[in-house]
Amino acid sequence: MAADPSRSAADAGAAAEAGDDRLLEVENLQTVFHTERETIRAVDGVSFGIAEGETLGLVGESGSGKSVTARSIMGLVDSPGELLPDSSIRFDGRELTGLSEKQYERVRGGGVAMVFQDPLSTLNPVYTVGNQIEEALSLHRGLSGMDATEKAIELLEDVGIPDAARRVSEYPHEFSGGMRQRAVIAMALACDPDLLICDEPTTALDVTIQAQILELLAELQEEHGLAILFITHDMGVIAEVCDRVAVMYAGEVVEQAPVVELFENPRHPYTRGLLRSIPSTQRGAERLETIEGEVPTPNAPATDCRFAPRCPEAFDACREVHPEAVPVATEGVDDHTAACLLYPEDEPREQAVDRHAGEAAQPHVGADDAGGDSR
Ligand SMILES: Nc1ncnc2c1ncn2[C@@H]1O[C@H](COP(=O)(O)OP(=O)(O)OP(=O)(O)O)[C@@H](O)[C@H]1O
Ligand code: NI
Repeated sequence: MAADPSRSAADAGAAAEAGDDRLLEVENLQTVFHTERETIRAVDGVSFGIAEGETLGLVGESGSGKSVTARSIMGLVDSPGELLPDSSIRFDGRELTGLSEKQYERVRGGGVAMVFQDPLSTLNPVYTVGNQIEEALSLHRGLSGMDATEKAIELLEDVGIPDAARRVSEYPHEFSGGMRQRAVIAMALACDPDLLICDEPTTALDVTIQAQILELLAELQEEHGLAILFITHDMGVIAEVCDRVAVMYAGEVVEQAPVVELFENPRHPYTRGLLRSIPSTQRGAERLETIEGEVPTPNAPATDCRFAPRCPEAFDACREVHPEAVPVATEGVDDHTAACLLYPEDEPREQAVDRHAGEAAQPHVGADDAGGDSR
């Protein structure tokens, strides 16, 4: 597909759908939490896809909605949270939204597994590591007795735990942090998943162990053909593990691109800010740049660019028009989009703004909105 920046966002969507080999397809995901005072729009219209065997990185500052996105896919949003009706999550061609808890359990035990930041939140302290893996094997593969134990040992070996035959009967507290996370990964593999969701799996670990776990994930991915959704706020980790990247800000995906393209040609001012804040050994002692300000917690549908208050390139329209994802590809790259009024770059600014505002050119500001709370 040629990269033609004059195409509309809708065309780009249709093109993406044409290559319909996506294992996971998230479309217009909206996950809200009802509190007494307000409705928090934690995930607000997020769309992305992951192909078989692919790693998609989901990156953004704290509070941008990464974990809620992951939990939504896993069917783990409980009240006061809910997915709004337009949301769609298709896995292996099957719509997951609206499944019963029982049906979802089967999805979690089969196709999709998740690894969290803190292995102790997954492991039960009163059972041996082996018991817990065997439990998963019994539930999801119908193995029991010696078969389950043997398989559990094999899985522990697969994830690089030395002396697995002995360690299978140890308790989680007898494992180091890195070994615990390996055990959790073994538990996830017990379900023989096609998609592994990793939510900051290495954030709590020291740098050496972190590198080992990332390496392990890459090996397992190759062996098992796993697709991975990798959540982190660390652009350095993104560079190491991902094929494609989606950048989240305040509940929205603001930029999406293949990883090399994103690093070489970041288009959204927020992505540029994140990239400037990567610690680099070359820059050593230099002060790390951070983006000033905080991620807002959205409580109403967006009528503006949520990043505008922190954006060095914001202009008047950014406070009045909600940006849509538009193609921003460079030559030879056809799946790079950014939701920013600066684009398409080759259009006169007014025309670009109109495009984001929609053909109907609704009055985004003025009398109608005077009473509304747009933030
Ligand atoms: N159970 C809940 N009730 C109310 N609000 C929630 C709930 N869970 C999450 N939120 C809100 O949703 C927003 C997104 O949270 P989320 O945990 O997805 O962020 P994140 O990008 O994963 O951040 P971090 O990098 O800190 O993990 C936050 O404003 C958070 O306060
Ligand atoms: Ni999180």
